[in-house]
Amino acid sequence: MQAFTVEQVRRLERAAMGPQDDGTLMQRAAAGLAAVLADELRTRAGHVYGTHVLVLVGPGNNGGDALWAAARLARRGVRVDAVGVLGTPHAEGLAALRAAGGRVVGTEALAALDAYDLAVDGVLGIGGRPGLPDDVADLVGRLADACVPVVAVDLPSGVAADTGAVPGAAVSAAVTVTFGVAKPCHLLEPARARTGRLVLVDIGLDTSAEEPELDAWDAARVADAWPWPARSSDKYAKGVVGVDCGSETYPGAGIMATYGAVHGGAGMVRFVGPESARATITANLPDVVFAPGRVQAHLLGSGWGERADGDRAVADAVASEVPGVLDADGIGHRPDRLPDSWLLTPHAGELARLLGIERSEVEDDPLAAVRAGAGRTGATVLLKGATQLVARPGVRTVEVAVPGPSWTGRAGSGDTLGGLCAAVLASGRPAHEAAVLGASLQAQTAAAHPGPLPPHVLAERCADRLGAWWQERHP
Ligand SMILES: NC(=O)C1=CN([C@@H]2O[C@H](COP(=O)(O)OP(=O)(O)OC[C@H]3O[C@@H](n4cnc5c(N)ncnc54)[C@H](O)[C@@H]3O)[C@@H](O)[C@H]2O)[C@@H](O)CC1
Ligand SMILES: Nc1ncnc2c1ncn2[C@@H]1O[C@H](COP(=O)(O)OP(=O)(O)O)[C@@H](O)[C@H]1O
Ligand SMILES: [K+]
Repeated sequence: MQAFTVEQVRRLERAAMGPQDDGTLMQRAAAGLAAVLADELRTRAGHVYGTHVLVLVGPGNNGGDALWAAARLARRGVRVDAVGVLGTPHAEGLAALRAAGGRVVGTEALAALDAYDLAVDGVLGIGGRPGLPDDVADLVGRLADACVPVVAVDLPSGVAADTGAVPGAAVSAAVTVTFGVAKPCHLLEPARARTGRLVLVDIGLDTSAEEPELDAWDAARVADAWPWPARSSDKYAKGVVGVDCGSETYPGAGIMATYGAVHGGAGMVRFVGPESARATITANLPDVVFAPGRVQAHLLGSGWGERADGDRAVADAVASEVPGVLDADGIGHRPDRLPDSWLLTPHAGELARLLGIERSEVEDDPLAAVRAGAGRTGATVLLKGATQLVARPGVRTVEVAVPGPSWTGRAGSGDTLGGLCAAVLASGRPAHEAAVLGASLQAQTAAAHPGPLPPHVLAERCADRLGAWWQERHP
């Protein structure tokens, strides 16, 4: 799924509308929205006729969509109450709802909120500034307390459409019905969690001339794109990963990075990290070799801590003209510029350090931060976290890995993720694909095996997951 910014959506809508807005797009949006609302009522209440719906109507076209859709429901026998908030509602939409038998009421005249089967959030759309005034936030909070499910029109009001930030009060929707194309807030946390199920209504926008802001992968695409070995491929065709991770202080990082590379399908893993990790690796992964030799992708940096020769270790690996993954403490030892065949895998704190900004700035606008990371270093950058973003230097579109459960966020998960990415990189895939595939595999595996699994066990499950996909593809 691709997402486009507000500026892009406005351009797309203008192109679809022509010189004069004759309301066609709004009618398409309202028709699609009404169909979803009717489906929701049927699923939740068992029927459409006679149900009771509350519509929150803001001052813009988002409220207009909600009013026109509500008028369609009213004509089907739904009892509709509409409350205007933040200003004067869309005049034609209001007239249409009244003509269809809907009521327009003040907040003081509302029925007990738990009498409503559904609420429609038509407060703010792509014209909204993040946050909600107190009175609207209060009404939204009371609807949540009364367990009334909310269907958001275009986006949950209060979230920042382009960044996914939620700096103040915002709606939490069970379903969001969006028009034409998805917006970044539908794909980026924390707004994504407030979007609920996303339904895309086609209103006839032609996106072919716009480069998407985001390109989000799904499970089927990950399985299709995985570097499956050919019948004839030997260990070198699958690829050799050289792991220089861990330290005397953090031997576990070297072990977990190695687990990731092995279970991500590397043809061979050479471990050149600290002595203290080797006995455990041999005991658990006897296929790992310790002799230096040919490597097709490097993996460096996880668990290094303070490393006196870190600059030299990274410089030597880069000079070998083999691609690599540079993680955690290793990122601080990077040269000024890296080739885009190298993948940096920072979390928000590490990316903030790289950019010389506060962690909160990365968290407030992760999209801008991950792009800046790629621009600054020349490398491909995977920003880890609840949403995993991949940016390439000189490429506008940021890729989004398949998201997973938050169980994954624990010490060591990043080390195994580095190993998974390095395994894909060693097979000859470009760094951005290695990042998306590794991160998506880890997330999807965690989703299929919920629970607080230690990262090395989750790595083993990743191999099972690849096996299951393989069997589906070779029945
Ligand atoms: N432009 C088009 O062709 C289409 C637009 N559509 C709908 O129109 C929406 C965009 O409509 P608008 O551009 O009118 O924008 P909105 O409906 O999002 O709201 C804009 C209005 O809200 C006010 N406002 C914004 N943030 C506020 C805040 N935090 N507190 C108080 N007031 C605030 C603004 O001053 C402005 O009056 C889309 O999200 C979509 O729902 C759809 O009908 C499809 C077609
Ligand atoms: N809320 C979350 N939901 C899903 N995955 C998460 C979440 N938080 C972190 N992760 C994932 O967990 C891993 C943590 O990596 P990192 O922070 O580098 O940990 P460490 O350095 O201790 O291994 C990354 O793969 C990250 O994307
Ligand atoms: K809305």
